[in-house]
Amino acid sequence: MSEKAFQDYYPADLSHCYGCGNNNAHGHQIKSFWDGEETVAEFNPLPEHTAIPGFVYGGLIASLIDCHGTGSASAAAYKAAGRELGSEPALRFVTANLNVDFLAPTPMGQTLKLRGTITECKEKKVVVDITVSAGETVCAKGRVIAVKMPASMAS
Ligand SMILES: CCCCCCCCCCCCCC(=O)SCCNC(=O)CCNC(=O)[C@H](O)C(C)(C)COP(=O)(O)OP(=O)(O)OC[C@H]1O[C@@H](n2cnc3c(N)ncnc32)[C@H](O)[C@@H]1OP(=O)(O)O
Repeated sequence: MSEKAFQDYYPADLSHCYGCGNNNAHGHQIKSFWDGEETVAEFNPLPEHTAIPGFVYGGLIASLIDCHGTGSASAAAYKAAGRELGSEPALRFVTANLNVDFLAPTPMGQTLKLRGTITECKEKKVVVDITVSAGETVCAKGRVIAVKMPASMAS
């Protein structure tokens, strides 16, 4: 994909997140995009993301859902407001609640595909439902309740 990801519009001072920050060299640097009305991201787990040999660590999967969810929430809020992604004032969302169901073992060595649906989009709260698939198998599904970032979290 050649277009800019949602996370590429995050301001530099909010790009340190372990899951999605462009400025975190040790993080996952997840990249999310629109695909019609849904949002998508891909991730290739590394050997250090192993749970049991051959299978992906659940905490990584939760982290991917988390950051694809908050990115999707910001993008949905901009879309609902009819605004360009990244325009000021920034519409910043953080995770209020993260819920994950692990449906099937997630194999190492395959690209994981995340697909998000915007289930609810209000001015202060966005709910995103996400699936994580390896090939044809949906290995996990999750829900992110994202809420406008409180002023206390801004630097
Ligand atoms: C593109 C450019 C954009 C830039 C984006 C950069 C972003 C970078 C992000 C990087 C990624 C970072 C990712 C990370 O890792 S963020 C790090 C992890 N998250 C946090 O640290 C957040 C800590 N928590 C808080 O600050 C507050 O509790 C928040 C802000 C979350 C809520 O505060 P507050 O309680 O005052 O909110 P409200 O009372 O006005 O409620 C508002 C609505 O929310 C609903 N609710 C609230 N809590 C919960 C809950 N636990 N479960 C379910 N729902 C909840 C509530 O019912 C209400 O809904 P409704 O009644 O309206 O339906």
